[in-house]
Amino acid sequence: MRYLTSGESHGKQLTTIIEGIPAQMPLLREDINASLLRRQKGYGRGKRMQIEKDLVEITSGVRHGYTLGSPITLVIHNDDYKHWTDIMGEDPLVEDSDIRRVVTRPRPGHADLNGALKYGHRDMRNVLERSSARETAARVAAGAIAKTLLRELGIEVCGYVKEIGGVQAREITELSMNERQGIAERSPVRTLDELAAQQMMEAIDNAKKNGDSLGGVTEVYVEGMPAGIGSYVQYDRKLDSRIAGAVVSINAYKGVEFGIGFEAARKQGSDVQDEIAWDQSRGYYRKTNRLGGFEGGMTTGMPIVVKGVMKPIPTLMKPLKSVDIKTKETFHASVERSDACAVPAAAVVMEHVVAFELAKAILEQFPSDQFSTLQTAITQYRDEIRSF
Ligand SMILES: Cc1cc2nc3c(=O)[nH]c(=O)nc-3n(C[C@H](O)[C@H](O)[C@H](O)COP(=O)(O)O)c2cc1C
Ligand SMILES: C=C(O[C@@H]1CC(C(=O)O)=C[C@@H](OP(=O)(O)O)[C@H]1O)C(=O)O
Repeated sequence: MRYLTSGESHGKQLTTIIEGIPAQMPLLREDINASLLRRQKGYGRGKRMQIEKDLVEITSGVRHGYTLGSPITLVIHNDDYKHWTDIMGEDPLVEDSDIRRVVTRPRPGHADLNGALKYGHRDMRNVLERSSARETAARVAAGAIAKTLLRELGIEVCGYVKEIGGVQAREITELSMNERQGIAERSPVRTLDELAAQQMMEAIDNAKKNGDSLGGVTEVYVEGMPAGIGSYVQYDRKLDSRIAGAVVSINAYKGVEFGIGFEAARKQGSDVQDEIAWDQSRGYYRKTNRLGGFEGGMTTGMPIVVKGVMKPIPTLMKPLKSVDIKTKETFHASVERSDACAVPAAAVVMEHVVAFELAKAILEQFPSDQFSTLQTAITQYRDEIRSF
């Protein structure tokens, strides 16, 4: 299974083409729209999210609520495009007028300068339009299909916020998947700790007041993955490494941890490895889950627990110094609009990119031209490993 996205932030639309989804899997537009709506929410977002109402149009690969096995094309229209038609149109300009609002002032922390140097763009709008995290809407659409597939196989994935601007959510372990999903959904900052939520919002308000921005930590929790998905036999088949790559590919993500993560560096082996146990109904299981559901690039059958760190948003109302690529003069950047904090939205993005990697690994491991064949194969595999 693979997918590509296309589209500029203020262009006409975002497009996702996803290939490799089994035929005859139930798929509803509403499921994708629910994911898109969740990505748009979250305290700290800027004015753009009030303009957009992300809704998907499925233009291929699905008929009467079922997949065909052919490539699925998903389109999300940018409502903001109507304000940008002059600037984003494809026709050649008659003359080089200021209608293009040429961008010559790169923002520290964004893709502007490196993209300009690489592609030779003297108007950095040509960079920022595609490097924008607007593209994550297209990735969430692909991930929503992966989530549908996983759900049909009894696998649930939930993303939420662990930390914003140094305010940490308490560790809340005794929650069912349903409770996690419900609490995260109701929280304005998508955290499971309702007390910390208030402090996180205050931290965002303060940063915003100072013209600054905040990052944080998001976590994705997965239940229902059978043991042995992924592989140890080749570096590029290790599922934890694929997940790590997918998480760091999200705009502004800088790191990943599985289970206790970096804490493992400060502990003894006996406090890190998870002891193996067995009982008739569960088969093999671990008494603890410090490694977050992975050993040897494969799932252990325990819940997958993966964290990602998002840096603060680069576009700042508080000016940072940069250099104009036309005049070479130092300037203090000033901008019109931006998110102050997008960590809650990013938790939804992370949930969807992780779901995609899990679904992809399952489809590589089991026969999957037809969805019912996949379901039968997974059920049989679960029985086999339970009685192994
Ligand atoms: C959901 C989401 C929303 C974002 N919103 C903004 C924003 O409004 N302004 C901004 O400058 N960066 C925003 N970013 C971050 C930039 O897209 C990102 O920093 C940029 O693409 C550079 O990539 P890098 O930080 O991974 O190096 C957002 C990221 C995410 C995931
Ligand atoms: C549009 C989205 O996020 C955008 C990501 C983004 C960036 O630079 O990454 C910059 C902002 O866009 P604009 O410059 O139009 O205000 C965000 O709103 C979205 O998440 O759908």
